[in-house]
Amino acid sequence: MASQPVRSSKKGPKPQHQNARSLKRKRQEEDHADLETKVQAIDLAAPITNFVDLPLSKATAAGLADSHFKTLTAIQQKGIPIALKGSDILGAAKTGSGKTLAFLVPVLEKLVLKKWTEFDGLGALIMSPTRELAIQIFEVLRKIGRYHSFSAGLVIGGKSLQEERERLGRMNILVCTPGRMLQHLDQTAAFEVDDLQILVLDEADRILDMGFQSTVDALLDHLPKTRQTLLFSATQTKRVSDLARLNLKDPVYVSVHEDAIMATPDKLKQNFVVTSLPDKLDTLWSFLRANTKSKIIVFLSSGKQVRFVYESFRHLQPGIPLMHLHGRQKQAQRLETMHKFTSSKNACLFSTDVAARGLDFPAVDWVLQLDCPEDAETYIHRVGRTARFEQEGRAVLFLEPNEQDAMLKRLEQKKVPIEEIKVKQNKQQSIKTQLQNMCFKDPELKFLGQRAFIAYVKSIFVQKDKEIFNLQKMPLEEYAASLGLPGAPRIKFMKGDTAKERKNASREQKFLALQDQQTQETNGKAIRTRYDRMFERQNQNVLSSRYTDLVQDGERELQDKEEDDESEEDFMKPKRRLASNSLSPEPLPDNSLPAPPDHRTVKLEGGPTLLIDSKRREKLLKSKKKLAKLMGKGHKLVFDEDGNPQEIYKLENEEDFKKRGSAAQQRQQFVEQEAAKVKTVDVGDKELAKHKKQEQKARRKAKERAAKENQDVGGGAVATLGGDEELIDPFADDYYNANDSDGSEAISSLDRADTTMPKTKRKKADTETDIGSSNRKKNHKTRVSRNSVEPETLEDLEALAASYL
Ligand SMILES: Nc1ncnc2c1ncn2[C@@H]1O[C@H](COP(=O)(O)OP(=O)(O)OP(=O)(O)O)[C@@H](O)[C@H]1O
Repeated sequence: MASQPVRSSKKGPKPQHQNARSLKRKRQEEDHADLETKVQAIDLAAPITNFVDLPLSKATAAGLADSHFKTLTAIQQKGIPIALKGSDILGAAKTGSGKTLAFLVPVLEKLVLKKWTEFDGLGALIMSPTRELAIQIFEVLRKIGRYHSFSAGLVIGGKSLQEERERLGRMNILVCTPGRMLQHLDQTAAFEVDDLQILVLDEADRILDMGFQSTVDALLDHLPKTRQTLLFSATQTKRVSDLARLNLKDPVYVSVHEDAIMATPDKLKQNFVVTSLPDKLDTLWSFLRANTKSKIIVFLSSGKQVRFVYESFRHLQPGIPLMHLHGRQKQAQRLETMHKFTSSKNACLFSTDVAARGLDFPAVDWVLQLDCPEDAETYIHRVGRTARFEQEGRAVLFLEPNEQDAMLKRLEQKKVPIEEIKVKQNKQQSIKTQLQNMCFKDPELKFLGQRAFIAYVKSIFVQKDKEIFNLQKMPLEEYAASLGLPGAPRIKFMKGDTAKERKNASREQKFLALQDQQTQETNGKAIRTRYDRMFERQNQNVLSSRYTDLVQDGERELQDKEEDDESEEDFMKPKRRLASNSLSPEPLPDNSLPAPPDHRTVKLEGGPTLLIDSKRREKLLKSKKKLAKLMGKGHKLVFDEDGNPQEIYKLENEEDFKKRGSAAQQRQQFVEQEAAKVKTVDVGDKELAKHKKQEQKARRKAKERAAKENQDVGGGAVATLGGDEELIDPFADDYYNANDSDGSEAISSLDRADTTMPKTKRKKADTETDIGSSNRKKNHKTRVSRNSVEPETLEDLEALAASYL
């Protein structure tokens, strides 16, 4: 790019202060000219390793030094000099290798070289595919740009358009997400971008892919064609069609790891584990239980799955702090989660691909991909959240048996080294039953589970790579059961192409489509509900306010609950009615609506009045649990000997209490009195226990005598194995112990059965055991006596068997 000519002032004598000012300006201009010369003189063949050796403005150099950046990483060494010279760049380097500085330094320097001032408007635009990444880029920019006088801003949504609009005109550098930026370009009249000097696309391949296509194209239309453009990504696009869209001029392809034997960081250890869909959560659970002192990111394919796994695991408490992040959370919550996870030493973050690219969380130990990524590129970005900037890290990909072959093939093609590991079966814990119980008890969780299931099925359905993702082969019924659901929710599929288009449509498109739909509705084509028709017929003055309340309450709650819903929610959604519509927590005012003919109201004891307008609601009211929630809190009473209720605590008059002495004295007295009582009672108890013991002893002796007499009469079963005269008593405890694990299993299960039996049954079992044990003794003796007549022939054995009968 041509740089502006350096202006110099050649005028007559001036007052002193003006002299000082012009001297300063002169110095600045000299510095500037010097910088320009140095930049032009950069020898691209001689790599620069330290930032101090780069021809940079004093402000940038000071910002880098203050942020402790001293040596350049490989992509910075190659990319920054070329960018400083003004070329367009396609930058590619592995994840965590310092691409952010590779474009931020040239951005600042570009404006310096262009003598940009705070009054010159927008000079640089940096685009990121996600808000989180934009925030992170902005933070790095603030650090290294702290000595510059440029103004910089974030345009990512989450704030009111008006608020952003007011500040936009004053910004020199903007970090933005495409959708929001386009909104401003379309709607903010005073926003000028005609002088833009440099455009950066971080995660360029993502920004240029189909999801953002129309938005980015519209956005590029607003920007001037003569500008410098830098594209960076770990999985850089080289598609000519993409580059043509950007009007690049002789772009330089800067790739530092192109010849590397792998596309992922060297210190990243990568494994995959083959686990069937219904066992995934068990495996994840077992993993978390075994790694509670680690920092882990778990990637799932949709926000609904993230919510379900987060909520259900939170109930189960794996012993590691849990967090969750997905695109439909409120901005403040997303930011809070990011900061919390950044500063955590050990925590597990469940996330969608919103955290897959660019985010630089420090010291992440593990990246788990519970759901298979849509392609190898996404895999590379996800695992790149660990092993950043020469650190070590580990990644595990969970693969369904039918995803395994195709996915491994894709990874191999992209130079991703990955090895199989097996789950240790003895360490595997199952949470299926707990999930089933939880979903049974908690309809909210069940609902989340249903939506998670649907979202998962949908995510598989819309995938482009059908060799990896084959819905027909997925064990969906078992998967639904593993989430704790009583059955797989029914799903209605749309035609394939439409579904794909929907998936790839940008949010803005979806938003516009929604607006269109709403406009159509307001044009009289709205679908009328049963209630609409009913209220049209009825006395509207009376009913409408209540109806509006109900509908608004419902909508409000729906908005809160379904923050993470996508606009295509109706695509596959389980039917569910919000409780708030059926049970209003507010009591109805006295002058409220008279109920429609078949409606009743019920006044709850100590609680609100409820409108019962359908059979389903009537049924709901029969649920004690739900009613208990709505009714006023109970009051605890105790009943005296006459059966009259009394307050559980009655406070006596303080003066009367004090008359009896200090609190400490009274406590002492009370303790002594009670101790004396215990002593007296104890004597009686001991007498009683002694008496019982004597009785038991007498009974036992009588039994033993009877048993001895029986033995003399003979009888009982004896079996001899082989010639070793080994006696086996099927009742003897050591029979089980001496045998294999099945035997011990039998014992422990018997023990368990015994302890879980109701009291009466247990008593019976005890007596049975007693009988058994007396038999055992009996049999043992008999065996000894029979030993002498041990059967030697078949006839003997038959005779013996007959004697048992
Ligand atoms: N020259 C440097 N010296 C020291 N640390 C650096 C340097 N450059 C970058 N880093 C650090 O390396 C980490 C990764 O940098 P960065 O986020 O820019 O990577 P990236 O290549 O953009 O990764 P991704 O592809 O995931 O977006 C950051 O923590 C950053 O502070």
